[in-house]
Amino acid sequence: MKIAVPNKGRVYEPTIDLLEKAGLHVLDKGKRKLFAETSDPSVELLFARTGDIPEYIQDGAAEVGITSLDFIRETEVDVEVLMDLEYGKAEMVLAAPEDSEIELTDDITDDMKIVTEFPSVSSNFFEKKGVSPEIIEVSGATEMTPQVGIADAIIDLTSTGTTLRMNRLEIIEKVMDTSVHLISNKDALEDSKEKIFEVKRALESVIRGEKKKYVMMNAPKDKLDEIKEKLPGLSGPTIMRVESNNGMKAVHVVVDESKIYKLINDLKEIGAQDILVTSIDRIVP
Ligand SMILES: Nc1ncnc2c1ncn2[C@@H]1O[C@H](COP(=O)(O)OP(=O)(O)OP(=O)(O)O)[C@@H](O)[C@H]1O
Ligand SMILES: O=P(O)(O)OC[C@H]1O[C@H](OP(=O)(O)OP(=O)(O)O)[C@H](O)[C@@H]1O
Ligand SMILES: [Mg+2]
Repeated sequence: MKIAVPNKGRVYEPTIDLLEKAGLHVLDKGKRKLFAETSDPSVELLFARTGDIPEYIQDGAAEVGITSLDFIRETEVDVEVLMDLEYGKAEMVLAAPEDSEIELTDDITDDMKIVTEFPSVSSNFFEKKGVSPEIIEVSGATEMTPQVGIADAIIDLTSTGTTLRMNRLEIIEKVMDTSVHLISNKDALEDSKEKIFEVKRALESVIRGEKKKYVMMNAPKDKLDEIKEKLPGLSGPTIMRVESNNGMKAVHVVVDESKIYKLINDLKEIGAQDILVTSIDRIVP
């Protein structure tokens, strides 16, 4: 089975990271290679431009692909979107010069020019708004086009907002949220269902693991109930004997990474000792 993955750009490294963590080690990942083997002899990687991957999957060049939702929507492909991989997060926005008359999407008129790398998503956006400005496609540096007078507004991706600010542009409206997704060819989903779901399960387990921490501590026996009340746990805490200290129990639990900060303080206050927090590579329920 082939998985199409980005060959460069900002989602290349996190994608390779994810595959590695999922146990699909990439063998001989020399630059500028089209294919790479993985530690699973039945899985091969096909490196392609992030924006080309949706079409590769639709046409069956690879059974499974990892690419961003913006390109999946832009190419309007007929593929199965299997899961949100939750990285490469950004917003696609309509933005206009800070000093322009455009304050709302309603201020956009048919005689205006919109520059974007996403003409199809942009047309659909304006169609829903009942307006049809001229859409001009570029392949990068969208944010500078209003300054050179070829755009009244732009539709582009942003995450930190730095590029928009640097070019004195303000967000008028969000067009869509985007992040990297796992997609598959529709026929392949029937023919190689098992294998595709095996890959999906592996990736899912990494994403699940990233949201959790494994916490270990020693707890005085008489504080156990109080401590247990603080611990949600994946399936309740595991309590073990501490050989060297009869008055203590070892408590192990999996908790939400977002709750760690407060939890550690609470546990300490109740009397837990020797608290260890470690990350989790994968969770397979
Ligand atoms: N500012 C951003 N923050 C987060 N994710 C982003 C941002 N800009 C783009 N992305 C995501 O990364 C994807 C690919 O972007 P990127 O520009 O790095 O790759 P590329 O376009 O394939 O490479 P290149 O920059 O060489 O054209 C986009 O489709 C988008 O989903
Ligand atoms: O909100 P910000 O954090 O400033 O990010 C926004 C910028 O990031 C992307 O470009 P990228 O860095 O991928 O460069 P590229 O245009 O060369 O692809 C996007 O096209 C914006 O220009
Ligand atoms: Mg780019």
